[in-house]
Amino acid sequence: MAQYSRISGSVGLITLKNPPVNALSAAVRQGIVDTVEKALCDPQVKSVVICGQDGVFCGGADVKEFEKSMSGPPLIPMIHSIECATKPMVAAIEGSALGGGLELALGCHYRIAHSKARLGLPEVTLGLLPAAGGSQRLPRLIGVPAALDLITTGRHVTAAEALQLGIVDQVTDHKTVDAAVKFALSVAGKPLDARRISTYPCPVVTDLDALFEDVMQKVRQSARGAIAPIACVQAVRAAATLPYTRGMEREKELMATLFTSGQARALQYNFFAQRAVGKWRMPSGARWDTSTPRPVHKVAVIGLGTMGRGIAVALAQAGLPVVTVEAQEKQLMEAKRVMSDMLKRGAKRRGVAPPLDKISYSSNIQDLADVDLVIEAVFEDMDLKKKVFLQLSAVCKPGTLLCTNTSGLDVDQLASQTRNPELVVGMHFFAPAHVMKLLEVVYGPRSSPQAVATAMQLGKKMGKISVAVGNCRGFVGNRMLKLYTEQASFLLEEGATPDLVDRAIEEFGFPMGVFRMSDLSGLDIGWRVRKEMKLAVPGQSARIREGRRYSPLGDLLCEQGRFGQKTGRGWYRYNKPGDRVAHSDPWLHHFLEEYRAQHGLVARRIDQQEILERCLYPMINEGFRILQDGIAAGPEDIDVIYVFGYGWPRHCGGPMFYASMVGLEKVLERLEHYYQAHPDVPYLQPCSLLRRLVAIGSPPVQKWREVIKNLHSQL
Ligand SMILES: CC/C=C\CC(=O)SCCNC(=O)CCNC(=O)[C@H](O)C(C)(C)COP(=O)(O)OP(=O)(O)OC[C@H]1O[C@@H](n2cnc3c(N)ncnc32)[C@H](O)[C@@H]1OP(=O)(O)O
Repeated sequence: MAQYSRISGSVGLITLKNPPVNALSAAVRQGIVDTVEKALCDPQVKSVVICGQDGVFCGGADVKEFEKSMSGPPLIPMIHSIECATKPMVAAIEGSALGGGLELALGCHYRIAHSKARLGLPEVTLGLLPAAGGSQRLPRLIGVPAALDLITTGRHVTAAEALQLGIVDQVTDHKTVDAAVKFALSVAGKPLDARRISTYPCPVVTDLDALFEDVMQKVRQSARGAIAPIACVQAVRAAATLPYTRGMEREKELMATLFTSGQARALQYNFFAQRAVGKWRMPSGARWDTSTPRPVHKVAVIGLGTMGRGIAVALAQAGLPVVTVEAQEKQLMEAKRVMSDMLKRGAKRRGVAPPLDKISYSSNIQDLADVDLVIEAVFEDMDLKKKVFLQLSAVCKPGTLLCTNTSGLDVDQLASQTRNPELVVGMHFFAPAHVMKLLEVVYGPRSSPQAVATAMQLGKKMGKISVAVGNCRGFVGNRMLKLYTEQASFLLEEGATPDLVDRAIEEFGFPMGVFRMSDLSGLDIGWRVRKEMKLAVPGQSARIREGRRYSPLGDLLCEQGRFGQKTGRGWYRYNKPGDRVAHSDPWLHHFLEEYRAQHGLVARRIDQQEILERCLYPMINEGFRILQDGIAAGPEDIDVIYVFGYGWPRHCGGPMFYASMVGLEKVLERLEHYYQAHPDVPYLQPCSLLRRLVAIGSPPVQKWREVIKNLHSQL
């Protein structure tokens, strides 16, 4: 809806009303058409201000409407009629002007923004392009290079940057609507021809071909198979080379292809999935909206290795006072130096002062007596962590929340060391912790809803996308990842090479293949865990362990000191230890040949399709088991974890969405096929939830929660 009123005698005020973000639903578009007509017909009105209610201008097109058939007035003619209006139209931008919201503002003759407003054309992140004239007007207004940057990345700019770029005409710290009305009064009656952006010639670019070739190359590289960024470049090229009306035709043509694409569906699903995970629920019935977080004024991090440092920096950057504790004096001093540098670099990037004074450093655990929440980030060793939890339980004031940063250890075992197990949760950060967006908040059987709510809220404050998950080995992310890496090793045994497997994975859209990733994180980490579990036994190369297929390849490499990048050798060869450029290693190929010969394995040709199915489908199958076990509340949780923590290509939605796109029947059939071929790999056996979904006709991913709920209620 849009509301119309007249203020200051001669200014028509149009207010968009569609909480929470005033998205341009059919009703809002109709409201705009009607109120603009009213304002233009009102002889008392000399100029018009368009604003949004409740401090938000407009969050763009209503994404929920994209799945339905189009109704209501279309955006393009609506914006065109605003631009053609004979009275000055002024956009009063507070909060956000995004996508169609900014396109609406670009149709206005003037734009006044509040200093805290954010503007952008984020359509590319939804698999689309700014197709309500944005791709044609923005380059005409701010030039081709700046428009390319904004449109291909979808990044939001601050009001200050928008002013500098020329997107807005004025920035105010005061009431935006008042400033816009004052401005509207000052421009009433002035000629408007020079204010209609669609009539501007596109600013000339010297060597246009070179610019577009360069941008296209960069976009192709970073897009990793996503089609929208490429269409965005093509649309801006049309703005730079064609008259406005022909450019609009090209924009429409490109949008038509994107709009119905699977990638757009995946990205839009992911947009809503990110929001859905904030509405967490536990199997006990506890939920985000019925659980009140405890206040957290002061936080502690114990253990200043790589993870602890990143966590403490992220906390300080979120404005929280942090006490850090590291028992080893030398490590403490080194951490202080490194963390100060991290804070300075981050502050420089963000143009703020480094929050150095937020962090205090200590080697004495007694200094944690008055904190509200502790994040333990010591070495990933259960006995050590248990000892720390025992100490924390004695030192911290009653009611302190005790969190463990672990990538998969049993949170409940740690809780059992404390007086208040209900105040213990896992907070699984991803390295580097001050950069990576994902946080798994792990609740054990005794964690209270309040503890979960507090950790989720803290994650949000730190700018993380937090997902609440149940307690099991590896939680969600690493539990699934284990099967992916194991299958990749099996493929090597059967005839593949690390290069072949990684190429297939990277072409699928992961930033890094499984073996390159393993070299980066260090092969020794998994080796230590397997040794602890008595799975890896030095000198042994048996391929069946604990009654199932096992690949000792990783262990054998570790026995040779090949830990990956840090030792200059791993699945690949590096020019020197610490180098990042992976080279195919003839030694490794020879080693694989010898290994196969020793075990009587005959190498066969393995194609890309099989690599993807073998690596991804077992993960997906485990995802179904995770849903069935109630470890994740819905497929959205798994997909968000994989997109933000493991590099799953966002334009493929996440593993569970991908499965629904491929077709559950096909996933089931391939798993059955691979299980038959490898009966010694029990996890290839299709999960009963997958079978159930196929049996009821493979409902869309948005309906799976209902099926799972019914399944649980039957148990
Ligand atoms: C011809 C095509 C023309 C134009 C194409 C487009 O315009 S595509 C849409 C482009 N716009 C965007 O991508 C903006 C998306 N929204 C956001 O980035 C944020 O929501 C925003 C506006 C910055 C506000 O952030 P905040 O953190 O305050 O709120 P939150 O993200 O949690 O959103 C609140 C609820 O609003 C829903 N929502 C947000 N934007 C839209 C939208 N464009 N369409 C529909 N719904 C939207 C969001 O899902 C939340 O819903 P809830 O049920 O409360 O979870």
